[in-house]
Amino acid sequence: MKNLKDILYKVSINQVFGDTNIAIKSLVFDSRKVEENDVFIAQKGVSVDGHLFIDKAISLGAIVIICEDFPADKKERITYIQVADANEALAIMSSNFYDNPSANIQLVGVTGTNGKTTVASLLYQLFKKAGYKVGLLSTVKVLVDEVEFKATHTTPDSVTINSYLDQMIDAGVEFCFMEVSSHGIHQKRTAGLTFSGGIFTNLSHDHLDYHETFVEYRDVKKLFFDALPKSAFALTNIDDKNGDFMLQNTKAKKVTYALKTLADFKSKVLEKQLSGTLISVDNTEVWTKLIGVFNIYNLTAIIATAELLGLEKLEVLTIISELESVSGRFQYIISEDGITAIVDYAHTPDALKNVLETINDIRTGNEKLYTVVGCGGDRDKTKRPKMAHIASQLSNQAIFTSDNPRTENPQTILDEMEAGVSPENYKKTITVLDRKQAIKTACKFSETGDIILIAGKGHENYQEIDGIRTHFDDLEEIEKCFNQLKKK
Ligand SMILES: CC(=O)N[C@H]1[C@@H](OP(=O)(O)OP(=O)(O)OC[C@H]2O[C@@H](n3ccc(=O)[nH]c3=O)[C@H](O)[C@@H]2O)O[C@H](CO)[C@@H](O)[C@@H]1O[C@H](C)C(=O)N[C@@H](C)C(=O)N[C@H](CCC(=O)O)C(=O)O
Ligand SMILES: Nc1ncnc2c1ncn2[C@@H]1O[C@H](COP(=O)(O)OP(=O)(O)OP(=O)(O)O)[C@@H](O)[C@H]1O
Ligand SMILES: N[C@H](CCC[C@H](N)C(=O)O)C(=O)O
Ligand SMILES: [Mg+2]
Repeated sequence: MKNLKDILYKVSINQVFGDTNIAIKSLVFDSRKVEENDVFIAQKGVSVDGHLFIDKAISLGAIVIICEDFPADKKERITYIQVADANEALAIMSSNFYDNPSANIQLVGVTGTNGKTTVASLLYQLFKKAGYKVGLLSTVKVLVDEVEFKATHTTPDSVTINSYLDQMIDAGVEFCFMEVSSHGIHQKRTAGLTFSGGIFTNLSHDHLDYHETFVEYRDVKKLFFDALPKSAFALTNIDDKNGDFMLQNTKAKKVTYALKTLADFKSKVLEKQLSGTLISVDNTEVWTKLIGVFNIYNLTAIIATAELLGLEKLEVLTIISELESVSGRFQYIISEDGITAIVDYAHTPDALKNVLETINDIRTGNEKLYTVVGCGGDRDKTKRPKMAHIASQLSNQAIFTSDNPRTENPQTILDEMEAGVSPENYKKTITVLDRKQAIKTACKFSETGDIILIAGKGHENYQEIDGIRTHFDDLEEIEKCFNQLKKK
């Protein structure tokens, strides 16, 4: 049990009704999960207003209500606290509840449209190899040093974040790398955390369903850097159009990285192959297993971060060559007949373009490139025609298919994708609604030397149709197809 008064430290409170010097059990923002002696925080959500569940929470045992608007009828023996922003209050209370774990760990946040998981996961790998205990909060998984937990979000809610950080402190973790999504920033999931550093990867089109305009999306990302303390570093990709903008109002130490522009940390691509890339960092040649210029941006961010956190340059450059690509990010297998299949999580126009350009760069002869791709349902619809155009323009054959239609009609999503295909590319596209069949089709079309890109799902091991998730794994599916080819 904790004392409510201690947990309210630094929360911006408008009005209090009732006693604050009381013992409470835990912080809960979902009325369905409330138990005896809990604090219920009413959040104004995207689909429903948490204030509607205040009485339900009390009936289940909540003794404190944190809300933005007081209910008309207040119950006796219940403490009601009116705050300016319930999301922010929840985040600050979560930090207090767990004794501010972020202040006792070197916490680095990674934000940007693409590359967050890659950068955070590679930093985890690098610091592990350097001998430290490390934490990771990512889209793919959560790691408390070597103990793995399932990830539910890219950036979890503030109670979950602080609870993991608390476990990391108990496990002796010194560095934690976390992804900071735009939803996370907007919903104040990371408010009140003490960051040692922030990294900006890049900004391009995504989530224009949630954020109304690109400018709003960009400004939300910037808020993360605005909030960094003076003691932190703010590392930005200065080659990106918005790299400079992100750091405009930060109090943190500004540091830049780039491949093209003059920057504090700079790398150069020397040689590209399917097995890896040769780069030059400060006149030292380094071989990396990672593929694609975009990944060299990620690596440069990692090298800079490691140095900013005190690691020796030589040690960092040695470890770089040992880093493995992250699951579902440019993961490839080659069939016995010499067909290459690449599974990649490219689910934005920019990521898809980068991956296809990378493949086209590495291609040597007349081999054909088949791209299997879909777009998520109940997500940014304006990505659909753009991604279809890119896939058809940059491949020999694009096979449009389903990628988590969620509650939408899968055919409607495909129609919206097809609308983006230019007439000269019509002949290069087909649609196969069922993803399994689409992968099979790509496999049937392919001959020795050809390349199949399966984009959009990466590490995901499910397909969500009509709101129901069933097991589905792109890598497993293509392996099955390759095995069948073997039998023939
Ligand atoms: C769109 C979005 O971000 N939604 C998040 C949001 O839910 P919401 O606002 O829809 O919640 P709501 O259903 O309106 O409910 C409002 C409040 O009432 C409460 N409630 C609701 C019902 C009830 O019976 N009792 C009750 O108390 C809810 O707990 C909530 O506090 O707040 C919830 C609690 O924190 C999140 O779990 C939920 O994430 C949903 C599941 C989600 O899919 N989010 C995705 C879009 C997301 O956040 N993605 C980003 C990554 C994006 C990227 O790729 O960059 C991420 O960080 O994961
Ligand atoms: N620096 C980068 N610039 C552009 N594209 C990238 C970059 N890094 C990775 N990608 C592409 O974006 C895809 C997703 O990468 P990653 O999972 O690292 O991004 P993310 O920002 O974590 O995505 P999410 O928003 O879903 O969490 C990769 O599979 C690759 O195609
Ligand atoms: N973090 C992204 C993941 C998209 C992955 C794609 N497979 C889809 O389901 O749309 C989102 O929630 O928008
Ligand atoms: Mg991610």
